[in-house]
Order: sequence, then C-alpha cells, then structure tokens
Amino acid sequence: MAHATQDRPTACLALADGTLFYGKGFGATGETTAELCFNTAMTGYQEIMTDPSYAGQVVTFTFPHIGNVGVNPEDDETADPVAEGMVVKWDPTEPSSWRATETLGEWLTKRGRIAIGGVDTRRLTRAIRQQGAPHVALAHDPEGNFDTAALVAKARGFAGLEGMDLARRVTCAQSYRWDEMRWAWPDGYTRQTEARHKVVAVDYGAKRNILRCLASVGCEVTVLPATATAEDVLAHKPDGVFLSNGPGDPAATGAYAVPMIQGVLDAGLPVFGICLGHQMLALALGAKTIKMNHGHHGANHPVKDMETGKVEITSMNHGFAVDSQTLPKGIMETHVSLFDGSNCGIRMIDRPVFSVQHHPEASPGPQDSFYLFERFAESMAG
Ligand SMILES: NC(=O)CC[C@H](N)C(=O)O
Repeated sequence: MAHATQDRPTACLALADGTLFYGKGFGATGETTAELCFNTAMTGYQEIMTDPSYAGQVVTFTFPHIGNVGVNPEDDETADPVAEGMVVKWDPTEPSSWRATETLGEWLTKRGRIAIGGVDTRRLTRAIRQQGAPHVALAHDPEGNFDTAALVAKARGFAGLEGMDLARRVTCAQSYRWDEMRWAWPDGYTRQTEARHKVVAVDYGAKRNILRCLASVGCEVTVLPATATAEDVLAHKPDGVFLSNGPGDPAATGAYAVPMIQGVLDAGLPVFGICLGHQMLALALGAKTIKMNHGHHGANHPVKDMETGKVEITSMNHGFAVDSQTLPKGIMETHVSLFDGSNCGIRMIDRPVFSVQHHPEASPGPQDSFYLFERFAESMAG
C-alpha cells in the first residue's frame, strides 16, 4: 500500500475538452487556469518562465530535461515568473550547474507557480497542434485529491487570451531609468558602453535583456508604463521610441497603445518594436492582427530577412500575428517565418520605423538578429 500511496499522482492537468493528464506536482500547490502552449527550446526554461509575455499561459516544454541546471538570480527576465505554470516530461533532477542557487521546484514554490512532471508531453503537444491552444486548469495537491469535473469546468470557464489586455497587469508601476550598462550577452558581446541616444521604452512586459541590448548599442533608456500617452513619451524628448514585447491580445492593448504610437509617429521619431510592440506598431499603421492556431514558442525558428535573403535562427514567443494581407501601402514586409510564412517584420518604406515578431535579444542564432538593435541606434545617429 505504501507503494501505491507513493505513486499516487499529485498533479492534474485538465483540458477544456475533458482530457486529463496526471503527474507529479512540484512548485506551489493549488490551482490555476490558463491557455496552454508548447515551447520547443532546449535551454532557457528560467527565461521562459520569467518572460512577461507568458502571462495567462501554462507552458508545456517539449524538451524532456527541464530543471536540471537549477535556477539563479541572473537569468530572470523580470522579477517574478509570469507564466502561470509548467508541464514537463521528467521530474527535475538535482541541479548540476555552478550557477544554480536553487532548485526549480524551490524557486517555483516561492513564486507561487505550479508545475506537473511525468506528463506525456509528446501526446500533449500533438493535441495542442491539432486542436489549437487549449484552455486548461492545472492543480497540485500533495494528497492527490482532485475534483476532475470541477477542473474541467474551470478550464472551460477560462475566458481565453483573445480580447485580454494583460500588458496593464505586468507593466512597471512607475517610470524608471534602465541603468544597467552590463553586457547583453554572456560572452561580453557589446558595441557601445557610452549612452548616445535618448530612448523611451514603453513597457508592455519588457524582458530585461531587451533593455540591456538597447543599452549595449548606446541607448540611455527611460522605461515608461504601458498606459503612457504620446505626450508622456514626448515630454522626455527622446531620439527614438521602443515598443516592448508583452502578453495578451495586441488588439486589446492597442486600444490605448495605438493612439500613443500614432502620436509618436506624427512627431516623426524613429520607432522600433519587438513582438507585442511589433503587433501594435502594425495596428497603429493600419494593419490587423489575428490569433494563431498554436503560435510560435521556441528557440529554433528560422526567419528570412526579405531584403538581404539571409536566414536568422530566432527565438519566438507569440500566439497572435500580424496579417500581412492587411499591410497598407507604404509598409513593407521585411521578415517572414520559414515555418509557416507568417509575418515576422515590417518597416515604413521612407522612415526609420520598423519592428519584428521574433526576439533579437534572445540568442539561439546566437547573434543573428542583433543587427536590429544596431539599426535602431543608427537611425537615431543623424
Ligand atoms: N512575446 C510577445 O510579445 C507576445 C505578443 C503577444 N502577446 C502574442 O502572444 O502574440
């Protein structure tokens, strides 16, 4: 009997269609509801869990060995994990890295995030690919008591990310100066340590490494909350404006971001956007965004630069996309996903206003996309 008790599942993942996955819980106990996505990256689970763009989502990791290098204070993309929970194949082993200060489980527990191990993540990923990102409830109970009908009902009750403005939830409370002039890359890759360009970065859920990358190409960065107006931005007399990544539906956040962006465009400033920032720049220029079936989440996504013909290996994390069919005249499609042909970049033909769907601050390439930061800095040099 002791054996049976030990094997009793302590976590349950319920999909809205009634499918149940059982496993071993780690991290916090309790319940959460979210949209479920899968991420194919082999490294960077800590950066993924702390990427604010994952708010409202539970992440299934397709790579089986998650947690095996522990967690450390340097790799956070923001102060807290913002993904709602994680689903993994194997239970994490003891960390084997000199950088580890905690186990993944301890770290998740402190931050109130639930994880389930021992799940057939291949089966789950196939289900996500076939049906689209499902709504789920994830529960962790050390006693293994689950009211599965109630969990399925909670999964069904989750409103979904469409129409959700989550940027307001994860943005900074107040403006601040990004003063970390430290290397954006572990190998010390940097271009510029002296600030030459005044940049306002509007924070819809910005990853720290984006701000580091801006600093490393010579930007003095002032970060403003998501709800900043064009007047708030222009009051800083910036040389250029950066629009960050972030969670939720671009159309919902666009309700207040688009007027701000249009005001900045009217002022004639260079603009650079990443991910949610890209989607909202597209909205401000008159294009539309759509919800994807299961999105792009991983660190091996090939993106073609249509102007040079070069392919960049990129990091991706998005569930919405710019509909390239809706790009108005004067806006060119600069980048395209080689996985499915979806839009990955735009620019105004006659002005230094551009944005990309992928994450040039992340480093699978490892530096394939860094030129975008340099392009932004050059556009402010005149
Ligand atoms: N990483 C991001 O900025 C994500 C943008 C948007 N929330 C999406 O899922 O498409």
